[in-house]
Amino acid sequence: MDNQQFKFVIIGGGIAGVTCTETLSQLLNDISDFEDRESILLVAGSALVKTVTNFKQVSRTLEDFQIEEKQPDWITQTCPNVKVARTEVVCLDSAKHTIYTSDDKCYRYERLCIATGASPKLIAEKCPLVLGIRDTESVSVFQSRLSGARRVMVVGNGGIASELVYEIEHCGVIWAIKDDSINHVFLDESAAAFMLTHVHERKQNADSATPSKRRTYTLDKARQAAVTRTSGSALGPDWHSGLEVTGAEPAISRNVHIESNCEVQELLTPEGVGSRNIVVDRLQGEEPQTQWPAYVKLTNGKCFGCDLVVSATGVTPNTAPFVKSGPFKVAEDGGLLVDERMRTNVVGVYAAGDVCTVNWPPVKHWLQMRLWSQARQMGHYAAKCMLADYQEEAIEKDFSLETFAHMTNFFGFKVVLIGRFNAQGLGVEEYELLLRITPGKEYVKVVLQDGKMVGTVLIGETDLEETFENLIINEMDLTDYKEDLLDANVDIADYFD
Ligand SMILES: Cc1cc2nc3c(=O)[nH]c(=O)nc-3n(C[C@H](O)[C@H](O)[C@H](O)COP(=O)(O)OP(=O)(O)OC[C@H]3O[C@@H](n4cnc5c(N)ncnc54)[C@H](O)[C@@H]3O)c2cc1C
Ligand SMILES: NC(=O)C1=CN([C@@H]2O[C@H](COP(=O)(O)OP(=O)(O)OC[C@H]3O[C@@H](n4cnc5c(N)ncnc54)[C@H](OP(=O)(O)O)[C@@H]3O)[C@@H](O)[C@H]2O)C=CC1
Repeated sequence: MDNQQFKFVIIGGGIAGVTCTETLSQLLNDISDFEDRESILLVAGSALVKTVTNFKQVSRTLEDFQIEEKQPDWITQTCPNVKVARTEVVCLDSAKHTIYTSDDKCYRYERLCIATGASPKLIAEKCPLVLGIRDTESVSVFQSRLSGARRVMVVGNGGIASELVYEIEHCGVIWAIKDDSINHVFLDESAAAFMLTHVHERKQNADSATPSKRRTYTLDKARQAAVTRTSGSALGPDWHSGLEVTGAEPAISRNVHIESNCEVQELLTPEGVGSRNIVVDRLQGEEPQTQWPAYVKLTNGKCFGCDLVVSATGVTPNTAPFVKSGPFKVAEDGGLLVDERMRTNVVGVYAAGDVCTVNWPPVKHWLQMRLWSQARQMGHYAAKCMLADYQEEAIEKDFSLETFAHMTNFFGFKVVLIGRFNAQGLGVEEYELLLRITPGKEYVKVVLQDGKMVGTVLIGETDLEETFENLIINEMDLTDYKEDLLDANVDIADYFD
């Protein structure tokens, strides 16, 4: 068995792993007396790797970039001090500082960064009618199954479910959510109420929409068929743009039915429904005798038929090869716990992106969410930490990890979330909310704690993100300005200039 040695090994060809690799490569190049520059190995289990292009800092914390998928060897061209192993890590011997791969090779490392991402956490594993969405392959399967479907059940109330429900056309959609209101992961009840009518509206034509500042995702369709052993890297922003997300009912433009406060109790076959005399609920206009390949019994007592179920119910970090062979501390959500220098509890092993869970003292304006931007920021910071530890130097935490900032799009609206946008971690007595809502146009929410802004939700073209971001970061006392803060007649940017 080969036993090559590298100073730095990074596992994972997603945005966290690739950013970590590129940053390390750059940092080593910048050190004129570094004796062994050719000492970075990227182990990429997927056929394609992700890279960030056209990166722009929109404001102090909001970023704008595009994502491209490339062949792993591309990185050796742009970063000549990097070697790439296109294989999957199956085991780690932390005592020997060695990883073992599926092609019977092993590699020794001095510092290792695990950036293996996460996989969909499905409501039912191994059920062919239940699909998850993560990578290009899973999207292809979903598209082809949807093309023959009359009705799909979408389960989950976060990012993927919200995007899918808005995108699916020519197919009935039943959206089963655990909560009172839609998109609970990102929006509170008032913001969800603002969005609700737009769930049922016809999707805006992407071509006619205002050009958006948000980051975009470029999918090389010619490479979609690439075969991978491990699941590929997670899709990213605008993954659905340009993709056909249409079912088999041309007569239906949009038909979304929401079932709230429920979970899936049981998945049933037509035979199961018949033999147990289960009463099947019908949607308006549905023929009494309609037969479905699957039936879903919900905890609210209702039972609906559908052609397929999309389980958009969150992710589980990909830690299996490591936790089975090393004494890793793992968080409740399954992520590898990392300290403020992105170190796991195992000597010489770091983690970044979706695979890790931060174990930091609370940061006033920041919280972890498994997002593209945080995967990039953590990959970048992990590289700096690995090198700083190697050189026994101190390092400051990245500014980007001090203030949460997310720019996305839901139900046709630009959505900007900054700081503790939903007062996360604050007791009900501890904060005050200011709201300005113009139905169909904009929704502005400010979270104040002790007179200072600690978070904001901005929906629509509000143009307030930069000003509010500054007010959050600068921790300005706004007690005397509260009345004017959301007054549409006050030019707030000018006010605080
Ligand atoms: C459908 C969808 C839409 C999304 N939309 C958005 C959005 O709009 N905005 C946003 O901010 N975020 C979005 N996200 C989340 C975002 O894509 C992820 O948070 C981010 O991509 C995580 O990056 P990562 O590098 O940590 O993990 P991943 O992208 O999952 O990459 C992990 C890599 O590790 C490899 N790997 C795994 N195990 C091994 C192994 N044993 N050996 C070798 N390699 C291995 C995998 O093949 C993969 O290439 C979306 C996610 C999905 C699924
Ligand atoms: N525009 C964006 O920013 C997007 C971001 N993403 C990211 O991609 C990742 C995957 O997305 P997604 O799968 O939507 O994950 P999310 O974490 O966004 O949402 C998962 C949702 O499923 C719910 N849920 C969990 N288990 C069950 C269950 N057994 N039955 C019913 N509901 C359940 C969760 O509720 P609870 O929270 O109560 O557990 C939550 O509402 C996330 O990290 C997400 O942030 C994805 C798409 C778009």
